[in-house]
Amino acid sequence: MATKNYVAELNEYAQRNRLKLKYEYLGSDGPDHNKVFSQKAIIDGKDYPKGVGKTKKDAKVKAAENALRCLLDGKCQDLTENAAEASTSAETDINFICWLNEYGQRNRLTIKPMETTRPGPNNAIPWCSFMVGEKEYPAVSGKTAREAKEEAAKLVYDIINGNKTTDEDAKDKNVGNGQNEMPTVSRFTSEFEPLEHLGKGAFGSVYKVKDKQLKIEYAVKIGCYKEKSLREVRTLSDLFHRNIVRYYTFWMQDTGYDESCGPTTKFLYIQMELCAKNTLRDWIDEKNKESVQNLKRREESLRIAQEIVCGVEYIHSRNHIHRDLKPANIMFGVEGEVKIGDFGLVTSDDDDEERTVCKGTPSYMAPEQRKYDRKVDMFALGLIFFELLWKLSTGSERAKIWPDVRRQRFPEEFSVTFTKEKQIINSLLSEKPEDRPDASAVKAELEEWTQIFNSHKASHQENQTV
Ligand SMILES: Nc1ncnc2c1ncn2[C@@H]1O[C@H](COP(=O)(O)OP(=O)(O)OP(=O)(O)O)[C@@H](O)[C@H]1O
Repeated sequence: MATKNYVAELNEYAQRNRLKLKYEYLGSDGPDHNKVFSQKAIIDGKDYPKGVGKTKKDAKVKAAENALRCLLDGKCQDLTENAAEASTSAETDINFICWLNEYGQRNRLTIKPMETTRPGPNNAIPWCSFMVGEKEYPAVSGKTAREAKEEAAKLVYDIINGNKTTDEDAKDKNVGNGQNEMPTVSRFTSEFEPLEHLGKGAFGSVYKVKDKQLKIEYAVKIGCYKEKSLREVRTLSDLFHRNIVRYYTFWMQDTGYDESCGPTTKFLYIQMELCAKNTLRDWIDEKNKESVQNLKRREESLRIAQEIVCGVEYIHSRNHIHRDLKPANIMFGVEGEVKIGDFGLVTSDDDDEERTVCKGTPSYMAPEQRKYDRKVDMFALGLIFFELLWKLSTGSERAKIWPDVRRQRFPEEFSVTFTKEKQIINSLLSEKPEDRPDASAVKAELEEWTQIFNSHKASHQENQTV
């Protein structure tokens, strides 16, 4: 039986009446073999009753149908009443996680589950707590991660609806495993052997560690938890690319490691891929110590620039802006491949409020940084590419040349030696962001130029050996 195309019908309705229509995915529920998905239509900022279905598509069709019923038949009341009835008649049927997500949407609060494990007598026990906006609710454990999450959401539901007070639940709870007191063992020291302090940034410290069971080395970044520090975690968990530092997991703890935060603050631990100790900053500094500009540096610079641009192209394709690209934030993996790191200033491409705030490292910052978009990363890329190629022997030489380069004025010898590279860098440093090429265009240009450069080099070497 053909189902009516409610999605198309609602689209037409919105277009005819000049209404802004979007759908919001509300999550899934149920065991893997019997999952249901929820979506809702939002028209001109107003939420319509959610649609539930066996697939995301079914849920969308149902959401469109519900919205049309509200708009055309005035049956919105019935739908909401039915939903309310269903939820009061069988509280056990409430999907507390969905409820909490909806609560967050209604009240414009971010809902973040914080899943972790704590060591138990025999094995690790899953725990979960929810951050609702700025407020953290107590953690709850369960037999499985899913159960811990559901119980944690239920606890938030009970507290918000006055069924339980925050006081009586102020202590983290164990569910389903019969333990009421858990020893506070640091997950960091119980799971990892700290090997080396790698460095300290604005957020906190980074340690080289070894997973005690897997015998694999990782980097763990530890800092004081702030709403903003989750930005880095959120972004990293959305990115999976050869040229971006790989993220594994994060957790919160009451205790730090060689660190201190405010008395009430928690610590955030981010487990990442371990990169080489030397950053691109060190690579450039080493090259600058060599006596002459050489062909090898140019060749390697082209490879590195290409890999950075690949990473940036991917970051932009996921609608993020890095905003703090600089050699110190670019690392190398085990095969020498480029790894872009430090996403502490990352922002979303459509977060206007966030993007109007002035952020970044001053000497790599684009002129229009007050109202900017992803092209700020392209400006920084232009400066990095210049620095990769051009030997700046001393700090004073750098201080003299840098402001000129930022204004597209290059040393004469640079323009003569690196004609093609200069053309690319020049476009990246355009004052107007709209004049700067995007990452895909630069990637294509660099690929083409590298091929020409390598074939010139090969024929040059052949002539020399004849
Ligand atoms: N995944 C990693 N592998 C190896 N070293 C790392 C890793 N992540 C960070 N580091 C090193 O740890 C140090 C601190 O890094 P972090 O990203 O916290 O700060 P930063 O980039 O130095 O400063 P800021 O965050 O203030 O810009 C740096 O020296 C960096 O090279």
